[in-house]
Amino acid sequence: MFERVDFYAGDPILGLMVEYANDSNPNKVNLGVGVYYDENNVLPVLECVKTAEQRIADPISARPYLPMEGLPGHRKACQDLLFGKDAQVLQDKRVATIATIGGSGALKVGADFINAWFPQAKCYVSDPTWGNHISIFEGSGIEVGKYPYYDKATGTVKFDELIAFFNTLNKDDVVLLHPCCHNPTGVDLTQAQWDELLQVVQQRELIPFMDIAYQGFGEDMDSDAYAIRKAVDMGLPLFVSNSFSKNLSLYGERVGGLSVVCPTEEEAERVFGQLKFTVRRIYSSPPSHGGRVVDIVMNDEALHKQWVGEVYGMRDRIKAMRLKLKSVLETKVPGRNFDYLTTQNGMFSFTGLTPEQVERLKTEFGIYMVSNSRMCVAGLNGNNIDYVANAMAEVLKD
Ligand SMILES: Cc1[nH+]cc(COP(=O)(O)O)c(/C=N/[C@@H](CC(=O)O)C(=O)O)c1O
Repeated sequence: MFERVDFYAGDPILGLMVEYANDSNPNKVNLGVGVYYDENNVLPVLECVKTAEQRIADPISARPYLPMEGLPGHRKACQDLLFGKDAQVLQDKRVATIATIGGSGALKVGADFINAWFPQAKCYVSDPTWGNHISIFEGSGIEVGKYPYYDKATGTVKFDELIAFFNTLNKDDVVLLHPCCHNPTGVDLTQAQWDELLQVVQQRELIPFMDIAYQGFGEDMDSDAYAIRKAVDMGLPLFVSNSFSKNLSLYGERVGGLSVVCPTEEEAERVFGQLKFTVRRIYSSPPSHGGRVVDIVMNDEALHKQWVGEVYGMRDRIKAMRLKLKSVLETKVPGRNFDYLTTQNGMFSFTGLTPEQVERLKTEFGIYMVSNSRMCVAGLNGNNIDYVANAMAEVLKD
């Protein structure tokens, strides 16, 4: 009966977590999955989250179904973070926002909505991009193409090629964009490049879909949302998927959001209703616990302030690891340019190691990176950084 079903080859990122967990090497280092570990290699529970959890636990309360769109406070948290508190677009009620099962759930609901209401649309993702972007949109029945993005030779964006490619696209084609902290390259557009790119998006009447999963890990909460707010200022229709997995360290609680910026309040009402219907027919409603944590942390002024400080602490530790690794590698591998480690932004660094070198790091040293050479810098700390640098220097001799 099910012999027709293919065996699942596994996920290039999540599969690494299993391999790492089963690796008995006492020196193993996890630089694979995009998860933030602190200086003691521990996945942190943020202080602001601990306070929220205490409020949820005492007194313990019932767990009714949430509305399809999630808690109002969770949705407000997404809107304030993405568009800015009291932003005019929010006052005009032109943004339809739902709470979702992580950023992944937001992408899925958005893709199903687009396939339902823009059935001719193709979706174009950066080359390279987070692999699940392609799987999610193809899973929704949308044809996925790639736009030129990362220039391996220079470690920068192929911006002229990117602009030229966007000028060949058709009305209502979707372009999936990373507003900051590009996954997997860490290479971001400048604000001037965003201005130019969004002009082309407007001229070609494309649908920008911005996936922001690392807000606060780049520069700061507002700068990291520059592309989002610029698109709003230009009056563009806009999809935004956001994730609280990383910046609230709530990976397993599956908390995120999907926002759709519409030209009018009436159109936002229409979209909001269809987003709810799309949720209903995929998973009915989002989980309550994570939504309550988001609501409490983001809407309590003191906790929100504490949260921002904790995110910037994670950001700054990652930046410190970038600087340290760069300086150590420069001494161990003279003549090779490691500037990418400090010009790239956010949690990931695209090291440029060959698949064979990445494999050697894993098999000989127990160091796990994604096969495309993406390294999660947040897995580095003072105890393992010299070991990682020595191992990288060793495999780079090939
Ligand atoms: C760009 C991007 N968007 C969305 C997500 C999904 O986030 P969530 O809210 O947990 O559903 C991730 C997760 N990325 C890391 C983990 C993964 O692959 O699922 C990663 O790239 O390692 C992203 O890197």
